[in-house]
Amino acid sequence: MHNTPIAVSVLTGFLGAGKTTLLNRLLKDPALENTAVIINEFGEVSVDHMLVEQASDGIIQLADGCLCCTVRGELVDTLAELIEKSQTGKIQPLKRIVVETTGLADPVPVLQSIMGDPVLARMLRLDGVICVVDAVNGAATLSAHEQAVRQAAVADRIVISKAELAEPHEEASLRARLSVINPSAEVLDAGRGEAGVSQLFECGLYNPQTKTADVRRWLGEDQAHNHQHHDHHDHDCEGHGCTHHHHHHHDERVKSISLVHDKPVSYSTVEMFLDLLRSTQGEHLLRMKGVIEVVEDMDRPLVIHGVQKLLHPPAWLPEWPEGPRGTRLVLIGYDLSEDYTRKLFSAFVGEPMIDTADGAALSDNPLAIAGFKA
Ligand SMILES: Nc1nc2c(ncn2[C@@H]2O[C@H](COP(=O)(O)OP(=O)(O)OP(=O)(O)O)[C@@H](O)[C@H]2O)c(=O)[nH]1
Repeated sequence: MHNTPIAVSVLTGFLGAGKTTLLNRLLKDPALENTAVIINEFGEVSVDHMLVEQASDGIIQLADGCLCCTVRGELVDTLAELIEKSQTGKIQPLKRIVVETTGLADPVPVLQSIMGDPVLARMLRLDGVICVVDAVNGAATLSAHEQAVRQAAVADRIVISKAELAEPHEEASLRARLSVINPSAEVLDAGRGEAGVSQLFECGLYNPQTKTADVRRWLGEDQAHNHQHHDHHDHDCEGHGCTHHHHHHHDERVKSISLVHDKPVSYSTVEMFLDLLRSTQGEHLLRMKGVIEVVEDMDRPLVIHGVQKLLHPPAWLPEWPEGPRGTRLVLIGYDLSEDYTRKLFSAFVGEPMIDTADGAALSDNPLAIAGFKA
């Protein structure tokens, strides 16, 4: 039996941001048939209004034909149960699962559940993370809650809700702030009809419909390029009572680092670099994605996708897409040491910076890195 992996989208966003409203609208699109929704409820959050009645197996058929269930134990168990039922014909065959996290949740453990389980990793492919940010309360929420910043930081797409209720300058300054927290995410306005199925889904690397991979889009390189001249505190809020003395403590702890090297590297170099990076900075790595040109197989890119210390089993794309080759990694971190990470990368790819040991010395003794602060 050929099992095409089921696409998984994670829908996150703070309490009341508008996740369920967005999802209800999306589920009306026929393109989302054969989708199951998992609502990741925790005790303190009221049961979602979608769950009007409780079925014995916890799976509810919604009016539009989609399935809905809540996480009763571990998310991994709920995912495994859904896959099993889909494969054995107990429920309709699933093409997609949307996991709606609770507003208070850190999305990183949710991503770990999807990517980290060796069996699930073969059955599922993480399509993308969608984060809803409320235009009215978003800025205050980002300032008050670390989880809200982490939710925006790991997203592939950010959806602004309630923009029609916000002053235009509020939305503009929120957008400027989001582009610093997450320079590579595409930001879409739900009210302007920008947040439809085609914009929010299939943001993964490989699109099974077109059978092509779009590395630039996956890595958000166009977005990041557009934002690179933004200065952290210099967003346009003059004349609106903004003092420029923002206390964006949580924002400042998020960092998106892009590592580029234009020559192929050996597989063992890649392994050692990733091992060291994960063992020293793993706690601080929210998400890592990228492609690598490996000396041993230069016809295909090696795909790297990870969350914290966890790396999705390395995968190869069938061939290089158009455009530049080499290594392109995007790391999103929380309290990640940029200096250390860049030095480690330079040492391994053979471009040691001044006062930095080379890769061989580092693999013997990682503490040999100048300025080591892990
Ligand atoms: N005006 C306006 N209201 C919205 C919009 N999106 C959501 N809302 C309202 O905001 C409230 C919260 O929306 P939900 O979709 O329940 O938010 P949620 O993120 O699922 O909330 P939790 O599950 O509690 O975390 C509801 O009253 C919605 O009707 C929007 O774009 N514009």
